[in-house]
Amino acid sequence: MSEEYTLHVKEIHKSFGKTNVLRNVSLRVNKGESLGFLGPNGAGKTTLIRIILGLVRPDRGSIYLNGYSLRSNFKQAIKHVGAVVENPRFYEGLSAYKNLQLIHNLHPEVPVKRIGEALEMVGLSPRAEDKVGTFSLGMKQRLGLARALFTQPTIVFLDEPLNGLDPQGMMETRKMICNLQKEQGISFFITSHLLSEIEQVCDNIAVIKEGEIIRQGSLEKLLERNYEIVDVHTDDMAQTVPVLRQAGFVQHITVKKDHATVEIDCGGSVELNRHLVNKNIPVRYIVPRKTTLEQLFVELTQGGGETGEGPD
Ligand SMILES: Nc1ncnc2c1ncn2[C@@H]1O[C@H](COP(=O)(O)OP(=O)(O)OP(=O)(O)O)[C@@H](O)[C@H]1O
Repeated sequence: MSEEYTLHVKEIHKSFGKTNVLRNVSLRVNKGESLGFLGPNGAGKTTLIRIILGLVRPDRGSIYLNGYSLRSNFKQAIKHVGAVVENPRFYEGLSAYKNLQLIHNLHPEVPVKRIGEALEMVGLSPRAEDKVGTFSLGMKQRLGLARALFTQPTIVFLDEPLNGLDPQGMMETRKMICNLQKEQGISFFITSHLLSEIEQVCDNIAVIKEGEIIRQGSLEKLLERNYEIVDVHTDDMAQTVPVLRQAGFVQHITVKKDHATVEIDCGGSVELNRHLVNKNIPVRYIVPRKTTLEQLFVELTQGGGETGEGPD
């Protein structure tokens, strides 16, 4: 048993023919935490999700959901698991409520009032009686989430939940995920190519490349650096750049039209400012840059340098 985790994936291997699609994949999701599962196209994300949902058999390894083994106790393991696949489908001629009633028919053990609760959780109560055919893509995504929430899941799998949504729809979905996580303690397992959105929703990330997990951990820790990147803006960049290049504590410099992006030791911006002022450089401002998940992802999956052509 792996009681302490909502999801525990242990040493999963999977091949299709001669192609090794997943190699020794292990992952953990704690109660109420959310995991951003990232990887380039074809890395094995969907295959792993399908294995976790019991749709594909792994060659080796085990999956535990809420402490129950998927292999030896499938019914219990899958009981409190929800999933929304890309572009969920519904009976367009039926209302939102009626669509969920069909799900209730499959799960008669769940009280019928859960239909109303699930619609409420995703903000669709006012449209419960409207035909799904009249819904926007964002509303259909929300209805997909309501369907996933129907069985009172402890974990919900979202495969590209933001695909096709406009900025407003993305913001609403993000808010909803955060609220469900905070207020209901539901864990989310999310794949998305929109890394800035993942960054705002997930506590932890796992990065998969060519079927292997190459990094896993808290987002905060993974984005920690033992150096700082700052943008230096001055009134005279032509004079500034050689001074920066000669400063021993500047590790890397990328020059742009109106500023230079420099890599310095942590806390080195005071020294940098003093150095420039001593050289009579009219400093306008020095702005610290946060490492983004996008930069980290590119570094990990493409093996690129820390700054490459510059972080812009
Ligand atoms: N049923 C299958 N039979 C043969 N090969 C498969 C099968 N399913 C997936 N694959 C292969 O496994 C690899 C991983 O595919 P998968 O769909 O899991 O990747 P992914 O990370 O989800 O990609 P994407 O981000 O593009 O959706 C790919 O090379 C794919 O062609």
